[in-house]
Amino acid sequence: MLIRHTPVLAALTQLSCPVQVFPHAGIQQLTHTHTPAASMPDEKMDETKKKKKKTAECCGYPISIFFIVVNEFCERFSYYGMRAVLVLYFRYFLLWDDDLATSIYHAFVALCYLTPILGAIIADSWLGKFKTIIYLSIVYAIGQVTMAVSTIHDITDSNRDGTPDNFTFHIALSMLGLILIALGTGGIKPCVAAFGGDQFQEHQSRQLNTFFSVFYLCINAGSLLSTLITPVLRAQECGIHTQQQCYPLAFGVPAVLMVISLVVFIAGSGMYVKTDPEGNIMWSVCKCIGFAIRNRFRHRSSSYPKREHWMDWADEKYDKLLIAQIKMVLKVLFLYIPLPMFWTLFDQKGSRWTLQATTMSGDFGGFILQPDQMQTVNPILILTMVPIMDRLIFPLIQKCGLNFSPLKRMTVGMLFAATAFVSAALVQIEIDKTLPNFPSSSESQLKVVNMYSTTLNVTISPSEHLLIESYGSSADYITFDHQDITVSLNTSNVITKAFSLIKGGRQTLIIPSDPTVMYLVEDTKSKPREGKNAIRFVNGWTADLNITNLDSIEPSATTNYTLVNQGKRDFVLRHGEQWCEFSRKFGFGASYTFLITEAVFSSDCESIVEVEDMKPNSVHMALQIPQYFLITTGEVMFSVTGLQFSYSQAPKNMKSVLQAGWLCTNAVGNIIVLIVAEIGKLPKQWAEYVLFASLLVAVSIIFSIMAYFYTYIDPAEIEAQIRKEQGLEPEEKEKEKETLEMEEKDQKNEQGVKQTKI
Ligand SMILES: CC(C)C[C@H](NC(=O)[C@@H](N)Cc1ccccc1)C(=O)O
Repeated sequence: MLIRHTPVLAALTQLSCPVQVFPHAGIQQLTHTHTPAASMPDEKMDETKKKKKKTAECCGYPISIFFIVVNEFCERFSYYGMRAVLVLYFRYFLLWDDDLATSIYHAFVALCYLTPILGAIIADSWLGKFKTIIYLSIVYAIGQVTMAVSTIHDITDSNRDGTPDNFTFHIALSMLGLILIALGTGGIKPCVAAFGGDQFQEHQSRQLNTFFSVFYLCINAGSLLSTLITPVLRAQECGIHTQQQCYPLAFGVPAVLMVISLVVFIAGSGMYVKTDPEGNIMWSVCKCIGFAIRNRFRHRSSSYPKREHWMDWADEKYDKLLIAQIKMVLKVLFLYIPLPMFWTLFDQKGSRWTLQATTMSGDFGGFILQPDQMQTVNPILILTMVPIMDRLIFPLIQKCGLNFSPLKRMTVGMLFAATAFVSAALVQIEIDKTLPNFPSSSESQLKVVNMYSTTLNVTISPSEHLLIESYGSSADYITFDHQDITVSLNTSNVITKAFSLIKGGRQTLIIPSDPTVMYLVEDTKSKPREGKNAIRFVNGWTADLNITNLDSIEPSATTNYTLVNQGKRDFVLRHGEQWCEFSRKFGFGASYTFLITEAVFSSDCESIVEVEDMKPNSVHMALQIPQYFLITTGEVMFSVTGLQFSYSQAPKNMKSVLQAGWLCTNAVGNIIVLIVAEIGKLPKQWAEYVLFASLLVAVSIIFSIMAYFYTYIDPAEIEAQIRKEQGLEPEEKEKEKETLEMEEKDQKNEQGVKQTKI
């Protein structure tokens, strides 16, 4: 047997399924070596022999794909694990604001889906898929390690206060890490899927389709586990001098997984079918297209007979086979034009839908779901739906005699994504009913809190009259369409004071025990982020107070808002020897002002009064499940099918290029999200969802028309046909001849070795 018996293969051969070796499978990687082996110089022959491999099979599948799917699992764990904590790292380690953090995050994601072009060019034109995956995986692993190192705050924390002293160092290192990661993850992405496809032979087309589904399952299993695990690692505390959130662990584990991914891929190297690159194919493609355009222009006069396709104008100079291959690729790339719109909607799961979840309640009884954890519903659904679709739905549709072709599936996938956004809009309408009535940009809102010892008559010019009891507040915010107000209090003598309110803001007027010093504080005018609760205290006690996790608070003063998570929270209030514990259970997304009374210690904190500035979220996060279900159904139909389609419709030497083109549609989709987020602000969120849904419906109609005119091809058959027309030997024959010759040479060599041993 010619196959090398690695320990892993030996283990695999112990499996219950029969392992077969197909000698003819090695033919594939000789596809592009047109020089007959017999006429090759010895050196070249050895080189080719090294690449020649015969495929071992298990249950009809090449064993080599085991290494490829495990590699993909680890790589996706690494990528999504790092991505899960990236925004938090920007926000709370590098201390960037929300806008900068989200912009850099989306720019990074877009870069990750642009670099596949580079990877595909390197693979198809220069190194071949195998070497490209190895080299770029090394770059990727270095990037992950660089990123993990950049998160060690102790490196620059010379004063040991827990925060880095040299932010430039951390920013530079993390940006370098991210660039390397984007280069690595994007570069290998089109190669791994296409390399997996290359392992299959012609008689394994059914297994090839299953492979793409299993490949997709591995992506989602890896991403699911990592998005659950890395946030937990981040929440740990670690450090050399001071204990901080453990970003090095949260980024370090993905780095380790990337190294494992590389090791697994290399472990399988003895078993892969490796197709050689055909020289600089991309350069030839560009030159050929350029020539066709120039030649067409030169012959623009109507006296020249028309040609069937504009690429046929390259006929004079370029090989028919190359022209045919370019036509195949261009046809598919043209079909890709409307596809970014799907990703524009799809990628809003991580942004708009997560923000929507922050205005909802995640209390599922037995467990609490954080808004950003809602995203894990997507990989969970993928893991259940891909097998159901593959084994049940698609075969059932086929049995009903319906022709559910790949392009039809993709169109239906788009329509599912559009309905997901309609569902999101309906949920948004429900949420909007429960949201506070925030001021418009020209309005101002005011609430009044009375910390005075008796009930007060408050007049706000010109026409608001309020009666507020001691340690009470006005029922709700009063909205003004002007900013200048005068407040009069009817105490033993009338106290009058003028204020200027913030345009578009919400404020509270605090009337302390000495009403003459009444003052305004600014309130939150949006739901607290991440479903947290914003709380603050007003000190009605006669002296300074210490409250756990808050600064000391002077008499009559108000603390800034502090964000607290959902659940029961305890606060210890202390003044000298006196103390009491204040406990409160919080929901999601509320805001409170707690009024500390004079009787705080004598009542054991029981007298603290709660003023609800913003109601907790009442619409349940479970209502988002239908939209997740719809978008994931859309993803299975669109994305898994698109992956298979891009592979099957590409000529052999341009498979990675088409995979990259497919991934590029995702990059463009992400860029559209970035642009829309910056410029297209509709006043109502639900209207934006409906707009996106309508756009996708329009795009899917255009796509279905384009798909109607698309004829599915078998690139291998077309290539064989052209070879025949050109009088070239059919590829298979040529390859078989080469294989036989090499096997003969192998045998001779083996005999030679035996004789030498004897
Ligand atoms: C969509 C990508 C181009 C393809 C694929 N992504 C997925 O399969 C997503 N379902 C994974 C995911 C996981 C967690 C949260 C959101 C999405 C990929 O990454 O290759």
